[in-house]
Order: sequence, then structure tokens, then C-alpha cells
Amino acid sequence: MEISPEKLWTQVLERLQLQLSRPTFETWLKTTSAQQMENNCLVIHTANPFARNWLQKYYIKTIADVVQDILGYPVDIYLTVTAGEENYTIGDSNMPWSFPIIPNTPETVSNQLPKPSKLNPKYIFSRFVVGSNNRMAHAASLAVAESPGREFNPLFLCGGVGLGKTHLMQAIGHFRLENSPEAKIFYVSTEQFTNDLISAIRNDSMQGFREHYRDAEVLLVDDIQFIEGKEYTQEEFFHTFNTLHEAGKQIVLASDRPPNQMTSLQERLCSRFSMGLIADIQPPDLETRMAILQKKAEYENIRLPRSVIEYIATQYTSNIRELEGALIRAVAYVSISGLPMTVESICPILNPPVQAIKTSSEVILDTVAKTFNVPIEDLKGNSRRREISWSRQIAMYLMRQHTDLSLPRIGEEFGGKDHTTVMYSCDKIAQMRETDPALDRKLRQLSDRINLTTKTQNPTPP
Ligand SMILES: Nc1ncnc2c1ncn2[C@@H]1O[C@H](COP(=O)(O)OP(=O)(O)OP(=O)(O)O)[C@@H](O)[C@H]1O
Repeated sequence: MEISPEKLWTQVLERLQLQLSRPTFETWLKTTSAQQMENNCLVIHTANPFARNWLQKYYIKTIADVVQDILGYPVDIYLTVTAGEENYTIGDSNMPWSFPIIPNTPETVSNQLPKPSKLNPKYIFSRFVVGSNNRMAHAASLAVAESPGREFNPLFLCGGVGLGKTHLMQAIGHFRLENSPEAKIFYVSTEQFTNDLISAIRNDSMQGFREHYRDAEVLLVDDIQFIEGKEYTQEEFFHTFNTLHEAGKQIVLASDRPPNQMTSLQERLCSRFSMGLIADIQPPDLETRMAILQKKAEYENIRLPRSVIEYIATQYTSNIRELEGALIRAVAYVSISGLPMTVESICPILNPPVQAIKTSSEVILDTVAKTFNVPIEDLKGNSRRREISWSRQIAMYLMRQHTDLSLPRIGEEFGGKDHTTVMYSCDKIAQMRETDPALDRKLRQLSDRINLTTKTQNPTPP
């Protein structure tokens, strides 16, 4: 069935209106329109660069899913703005807040050889701010980039969420490619490695899978903690690791914790992961946070008063992704509202997260169950009823914030859900929170309640 781009977009907007909160829809989507549809690419016109970049960052996948749902096949979504901005192409490193676009891939390619992921053009050494929190990780990454396979092999980068592990890892990849553009630099998430393995088994193409990964000159594997508990992936990764290591090829791994804290990791892998250099990244201090904001603003050509930089940097202390998110929100807000860029203008929209006190999964389940009036068994169950799955997603998100449990362990707390379900829920709530003030308020209240219960249960000794 042929459908015009305008009609298609009207249907997409109708559905998105139901899925997204009102402020989100009104601010970012209401003024969009479809321009054309050609070669499986739907071109959407957005009101201004901020709306375009915001949609690109937070809603491109949601939009693509809805379009695919209506058409029955995937298409690429290309967001544009009016005159003056057309020179940007998606994935262009000059584009403010751009992210590399990974085209929707039809199912049929799953039986072909694994494809290495693209590198984010922004994740280069020159955009990385070095501070006391990441100095060693940065120096080691640079050394590895300059002489791969020599000094630190493997290089194991570890640290909390949003602290620059992926950035450094990909910077190594960019550096190598700049020096030798034909080099086989493979950047994969552990998830992708596992998926490639599964599809190789399914398609009887293990040989191709092995040859592909063992052909890497530099293998960069992100989120290696997700290999925990996956026996067969560990087995296969062990052999890939050995082949590459023996051939003097560089391996770089990133994880949210060091190898010896990864549960259900084979002993032989644990010792291999630890045999090079383990470099950890800590949360940045105030000066480093300010320098990161400053650099980001310079690259994006945004003039930020020092007072604003200082204000944002003081509010967001533990996660650079959140710090950058706050800057994006502030810039978008002043651009749309027409207010000057001052602390007074932006402070109402910058609500730093409530400091989440570490607690037990029971406290979280209990608080969410009481607040939403949903039995704990339902939170742990498989019901897809809207209010139950919504409460479950919120509980998963809060468990990520208020505990040190890994995603697979959180999945276990919810009756054995897969870690990808947990990851999806956490990402979804985190993204919605950014643009939905009512949800943000609710999550703050919940965090406050959880903190209070935890303090009451474990009062600090006088
Ligand atoms: N030192 C830094 N200088 C400049 N930007 C940074 C720095 N550290 C992190 N960032 C930026 O913060 C964001 C999050 O970083 P990144 O994705 O590398 O974190 P991560 O540690 O891999 O997080 P996760 O554990 O969630 O995978 C990125 O946009 C990155 O460019």
C-alpha cells in the first residue's frame, strides 16, 4: 500500500501523541512535518536545530519504531531544519549534539557476517578532558593507541556509569584509523558479540564468525560485564581473546567494575582480563566538570557565562552524561524561551537528581508497590497491563539508581527478566524523565521515600 509522507507522518504523530508526555510532544514534535520519502528514507522537517538534535538524541528510535509499525518495514529517519542548517548531515561531527546514525537493518542481514559498529565521531582524544579522575585511563589509552599490542594488553577500563569509558575506547579506534585508515578496528558491545554468536550458531556460520573477530587488529569490547553468566559467550570470547593476544593484537575492554568483582566469570577469563592494565575512572571533581562543559560549549559554538558553567557543574556531580544532558536542556530552554543564558533563567529547568542512598531491592519494591498500589508479586510477574508494566519499569530504574546490582541481578529481582529488558526500562525512564517534569517530580518523591526508609532502617550511629 502506497502512503504519502504527509499521511504517514500524521499517523505517526497520532501514535506518538499517545506514547509521549504532553510537554514532550508539544515541545518537540507538534511542529514537525514530513518532507519526502525516498529510497526508504523519510525526511522530517523540524522547527529548529535544537528540536532536531533533541529528537535525534532521544526519540529517533521511538519514531523509527512507530514508522516501521505502520509501514511494516524499517526506514531511515532523516531530520532536517530550514535554511542555514541544511549543510549538516546526520553523523557529521560538526553537527551540534549529533550522534552517528546506524541505519535500520532489515532482519535478512542477520545471517551474514557480523558487522563492526560505527564509532561516534565525537569520541576522540582531543574532546576528552583529562583530570585527576581519569588521568591514568587516558594515558594508558593514548599509549595503546600509539603502540597497540605492546604495553598494556588487554587494557581494561572500568568505572561508573557515564564517566567516559566508551569515549576513551572509541578514541583509541579513531586514533588508529587516522594513522592507518585500512586498519581493522572492531568496536562492539558485549551484547552485539553475543548476538553475532547466536546468529552464527543459528545460521551455521561459526567459521565466518570466528574468522571475523579473530581478524581484528584492535578489538574494543564495551560493557564486558554483560558476559557474566553467559557460559557459551565466555567460551567463545576466551578463544577469540587468546588468538588475538597471541598474535600481538590489542584488546581493550570496558566494564562498570573490575574483573575480580564480576560474578560468574570463568576464572581463566578473569585472570586474562587482569593480565594487562586495569585503569579505573572515578567521578570528576568540580574543575574537571567545568572544563568538560567549557570544552563541549566551545565545540558546539555556544557562549556560556562562567557562572552558568559553575552552576551546572555544581549540580551534577557523578555522571558526565547527566552533566551534558543538563547543558543540552539549558541551551534548548533558552533558545526556545528566548531568555538570556543566566543562572536565573535555567535553574527552574535544571533539577539535579536526588542523591540516591544505596539500599536493598526490598525497600525499592515495597516503596514502588505502595506508591502505585500494585502488589509486589505483579512487579515481579509478567503482566503486561499498562499500570503494572509502568510501575515495574520505574522500579527497575530506581533499583539501578539505589543499588549496586548489575543489570542481570536486577532482572533476577523481577522474577528472572533478561538484562536487556532492565536496560530498556532504565533507558526509557531516564529519557522520559529528561523531558517530563511531572515524571521527574514523581521519581524525586520516590527517591526521597526510599532514602527516608533506608535511613530509618539503618540510622547512622551518633
Ligand atoms: N573526560 C571527559 N571529557 C569530555 N567528555 C567526557 C569525558 N568523560 C565522559 N565524557 C562524555 O560523557 C558522555 C558519557 O561518556 P561514555 O559514554 O564514554 O561513558 P561510559 O563510562 O562508557 O558510560 P556507560 O557505563 O553508561 O557505558 C559522553 O558524551 C562522553 O563524551
